[in-house]
Amino acid sequence: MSEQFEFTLKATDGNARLGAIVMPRGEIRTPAFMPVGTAGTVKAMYLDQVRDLGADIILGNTYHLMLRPGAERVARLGGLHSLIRWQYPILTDSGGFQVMSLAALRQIDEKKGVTFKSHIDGSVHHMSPERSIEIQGLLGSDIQMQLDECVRLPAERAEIEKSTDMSLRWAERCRIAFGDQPGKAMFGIVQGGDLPDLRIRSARGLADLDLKGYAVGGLAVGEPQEVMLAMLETTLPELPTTKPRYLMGVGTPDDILKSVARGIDMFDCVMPTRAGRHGLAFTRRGKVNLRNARHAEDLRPLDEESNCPAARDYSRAYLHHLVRANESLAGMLLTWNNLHYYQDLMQGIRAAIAEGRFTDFMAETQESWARGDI
Ligand SMILES: CNc1nc2cc3c(=O)[nH]c(N)nc3c(CC[C@H]3O[C@@H](OC)[C@H](OC)[C@@H]3OC)c2[nH]1
Repeated sequence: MSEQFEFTLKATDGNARLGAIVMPRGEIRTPAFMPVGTAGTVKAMYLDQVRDLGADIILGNTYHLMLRPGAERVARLGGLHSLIRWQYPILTDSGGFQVMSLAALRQIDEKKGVTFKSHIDGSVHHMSPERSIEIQGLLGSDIQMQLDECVRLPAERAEIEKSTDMSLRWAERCRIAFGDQPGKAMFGIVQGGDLPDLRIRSARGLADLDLKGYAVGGLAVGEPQEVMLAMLETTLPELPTTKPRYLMGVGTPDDILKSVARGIDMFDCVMPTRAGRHGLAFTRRGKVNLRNARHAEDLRPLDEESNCPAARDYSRAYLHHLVRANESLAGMLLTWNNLHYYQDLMQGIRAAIAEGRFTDFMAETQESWARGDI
């Protein structure tokens, strides 16, 4: 394995960027969509399929994996890559976000970090910035995220400021704990809520740490899309153009297009996988809710022109039946369709930027959704 982590900017089209991250375990073509593999699996998919759809990297979730099967156990079993049989890069979140959204009894102390009770068995856990980096190392993660606090919006300025400054100090502690691991990376996470001056303070503070990559956090937590986009326009100019930018938890296809247009390189979202398990299909002509009775006798496939068998070879009538019957195959086929749609969109975005026609691509894609489900 080579000892490198190298981001190359290959082309720009306005603020949209075409790039690649070369790591020992493989290359990540950007803009990239990273399927969420929370508990060591991209739900309802075989990882060979996920790879075949064009995913260069998947996500693992520190919070879930530290609780079950346990970080030390994963290390004893040879690390996450060999356990789940994914040989390419894995990015793991630090766990802070899930602690705040899933765990019971949560306390935050700047020195000690977060103390919480497992939502699985009620056991008490402590996660400091240093422990989060240690856990991500035990998992074998290639791109590790700093421990941070993601403030839920709306929030008072004082709360956002206190939390943002603490996350900045935690970034420094994570950088020290991560040390120098050639071929791996630790990303900082910009916070600052919906306050431009705090976003700038956070981004500049992280840029001073000269990290290998920067995530924009604290967004996609229920704020309107225009607030999210405004925070990108405030934050991104403060980050180095030579490092990848990762917008956490985003998003819908429309979110992704508009965020690429503002300079984001990496995305993760449960949308395609979670929606697939709930009967929702993403297509070139917009979203199709297969639970709806109007599909009961519609023999058309989701998209006769798609090269994904789940979109091309199965009738909506059959998908509707599977969804209504709550059959496992419903989630399998619709997750397959949705991840194919997302990776196909990313491939289209990358090609459009390479050819200097991203604005047209974005408009054409949005128009095709608007035509709706004929
Ligand atoms: C949905 N909206 C959304 N906004 C977010 C903001 C933050 C943030 O400020 N800090 C951190 N640390 N994480 C965030 C996250 C979680 C992403 C993870 O959540 C997991 O998906 C559910 C996945 O874990 C495999 C992913 O890993 C990076 C966010 N998600």
